[in-house]
Amino acid sequence: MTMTNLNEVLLATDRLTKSYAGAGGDLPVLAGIDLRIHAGEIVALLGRSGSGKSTLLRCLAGLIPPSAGTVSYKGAPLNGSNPGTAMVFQTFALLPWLTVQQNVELGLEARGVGAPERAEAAIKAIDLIGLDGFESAYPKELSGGMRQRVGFARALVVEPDVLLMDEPFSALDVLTAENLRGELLELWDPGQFPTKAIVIVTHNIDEAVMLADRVLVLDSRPGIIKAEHRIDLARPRPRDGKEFEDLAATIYATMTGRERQLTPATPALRRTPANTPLPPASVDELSGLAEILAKHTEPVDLADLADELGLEIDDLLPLVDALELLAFATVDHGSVALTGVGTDFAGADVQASKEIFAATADGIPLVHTMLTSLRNTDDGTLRIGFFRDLLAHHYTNEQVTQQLDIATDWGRYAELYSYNAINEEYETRPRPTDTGH
Ligand SMILES: Nc1ncnc2c1ncn2[C@@H]1O[C@H](COP(=O)(O)OP(=O)(O)OP(=O)(O)O)[C@@H](O)[C@H]1O
Repeated sequence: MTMTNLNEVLLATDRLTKSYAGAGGDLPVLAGIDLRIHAGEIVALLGRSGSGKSTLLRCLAGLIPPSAGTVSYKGAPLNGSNPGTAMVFQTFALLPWLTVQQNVELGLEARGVGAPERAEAAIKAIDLIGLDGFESAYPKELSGGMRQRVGFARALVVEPDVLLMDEPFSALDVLTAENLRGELLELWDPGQFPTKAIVIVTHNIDEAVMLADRVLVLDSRPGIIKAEHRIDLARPRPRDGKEFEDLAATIYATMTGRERQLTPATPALRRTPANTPLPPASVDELSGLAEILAKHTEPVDLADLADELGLEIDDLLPLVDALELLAFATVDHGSVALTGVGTDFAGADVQASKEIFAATADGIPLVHTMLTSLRNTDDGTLRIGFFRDLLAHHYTNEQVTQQLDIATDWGRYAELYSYNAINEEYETRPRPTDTGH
């Protein structure tokens, strides 16, 4: 970080709302976010998949406009892209036909900087980030770690006040990611970074605790900042230190808190397809997780389970949510255990497990709605558009597609209904009672 006034507010959002179009109207992904990014801090944005982290980052960068509210840079509301930020992307986003140096110079070219100054600044950024010697290489000649270094250099060369990073380490192998994180801090801590603040989107809790001064946990439906955790640990922060582990566990608990989602606070809040989205989990994944849980005699700590499976928390939580929704598992104080029916499901052969799954259909709001709608038609068929319209009031188009994909997978598996992709039609089998004599 350069010499800087540590309390200066660089970025601010006021009641920032961002909606995406659904067929039934606009649906807010961010619902009134108030945020301040100060000089001198690293802020991590954490949250489950789909909670709006990338959307918030893009709003801060001015890449997408707010639907309501404002984003400001140094007190001035944005009108287009944010001149005080530069972005590092998960997938590097390099132009393959340009050399390392040409890629790094791109940002300056866009800002109208002349060729000699561009070259000088690019070489400085390339040196800073450990890429010297690679100036004339093409991206395809580089390892993932070196490519992401180019991504860093390209963002840093414009000396943005705030560096915005969207999961910059998640496409890298574990060791490369660890190395790059360490290098980033080695430059940041002594103030060698040509930027005053960093905002990083991540789904990795350890990464957030390792890097950030503040961790903001986002929630969806509505899209709000659900919690803020300050990390006052001195750096470097050893992962096996007690304070590190305690903080990670606290943040973990915030992220896994599911009381609002799956256990309605009052019995009056009936689960509906609108208030209970199906978690993105395939039947194969669910069955696999149930089988693994069946091997444990005691409830399993979710963090340990993620480690055991080599999964990120973001990938594990939807599976656990799904088992809970199906009443195959319960989660208590961050530990998950199979229920009786979950144990039966895990141990059953294919046909029996399909029947167990089908028997839970009433508890799966969207599957239940689809099934009853189909059974209420004369011929047991309905076009997918009917269900799309039904969901469009509560979900964006993308979310509607995802919800129907999951419901199709689950319903097909349980043999409750079939889906014909050619004529885009669901068809249910006759009710068991209708087949009797
Ligand atoms: N251009 C778009 N049009 C419609 N819906 C969108 C669009 N971009 C994102 N969404 C929806 O907005 C929600 C938030 O997406 P976003 O990518 O911001 O979340 P995220 O927390 O970054 O998720 P992930 O960790 O999976 O990247 C998701 O449900 C997504 O489907």
